[in-house]
Amino acid sequence: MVTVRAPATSANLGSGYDVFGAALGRPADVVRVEKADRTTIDVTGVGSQYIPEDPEKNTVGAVAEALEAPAHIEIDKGVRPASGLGSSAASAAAAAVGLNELYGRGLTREELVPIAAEGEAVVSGAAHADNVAPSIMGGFTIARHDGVTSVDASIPLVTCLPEVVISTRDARKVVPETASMTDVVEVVGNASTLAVGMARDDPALVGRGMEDAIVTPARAELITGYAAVRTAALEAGATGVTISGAGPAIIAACRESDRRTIASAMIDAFAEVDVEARAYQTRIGGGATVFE
Ligand SMILES: Nc1ncnc2c1ncn2[C@@H]1O[C@H](COP(=O)(O)OP(=O)(O)OP(=O)(O)O)[C@@H](O)[C@H]1O
Ligand SMILES: N[C@@H](CCO)C(=O)O
Repeated sequence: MVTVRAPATSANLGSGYDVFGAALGRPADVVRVEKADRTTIDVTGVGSQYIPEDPEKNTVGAVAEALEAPAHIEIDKGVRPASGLGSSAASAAAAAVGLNELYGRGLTREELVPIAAEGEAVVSGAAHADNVAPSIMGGFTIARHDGVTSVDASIPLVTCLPEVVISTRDARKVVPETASMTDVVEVVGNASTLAVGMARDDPALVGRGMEDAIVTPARAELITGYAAVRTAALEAGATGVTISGAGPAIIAACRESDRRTIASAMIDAFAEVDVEARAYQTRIGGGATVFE
């Protein structure tokens, strides 16, 4: 048996739709894999009642299939599903790392990324790798069709998760099909600023680079209170605020000393619009960890 802890992640970071991702210090999924003749799945933990145990419908089933590694897979969910915190990806990432170890497949962490992304295709219809890449490799990641570049940043963060559910599949339906050249030029500038900020571990640059005028405004409409929560976080000292993944979680980059104030401000702003929320005070952290 192999046990793997794989962290929650935040994809997009505003300007890097389907490309940027960051591993979060917390929360995380824990997945145990044991060799078997056919794949079976047990799910416990946060939101487990909403997660299918059918291998055709669970992200880990697609991973076991892609690695030709049938197993009994136990998933202990720490990351709530449909959160914007890479819940489906955390399980897929843990399964990819665990099954690679269990069956001695010898694949590198980077080679496991497209395999874990097959799990994402099961739930959202697209094998986007921007959550599984940081969950497997840790740090800040840039996932392209031809591979992943990663940086060991440790930017302090607050993620605020409201008690509402948005599925990635639905949130992808509102993404505009086209963008103006003005918006594209701006997003290139923002994304480049964010990437340099990660390389320098500079929360001010990362926050500035989170701005996005293409995908985020369309998705913000789906999150009750988004504008007020964003303003509250910025006033409390956040260097940048945007939607985490497909939402509804909202992520703020900041200095460590401001995390507590920002977390309270975000929870209070959601409460003003009658939405309960919880906040994680965290930072960019490491990738999946194996326990024998
Ligand atoms: N192992 C799994 N863990 C979590 N959700 C799963 C899993 N397998 C299948 N699902 C399904 O995937 C959906 C949640 O995935 P979705 O991509 O919508 O949310 P998320 O991973 O939290 O968000 P995001 O990718 O925006 O960060 C739910 O419908 C859930 O039932
Ligand atoms: N890049 C993906 C991440 C969410 O799974 C999206 O925004 O749809």
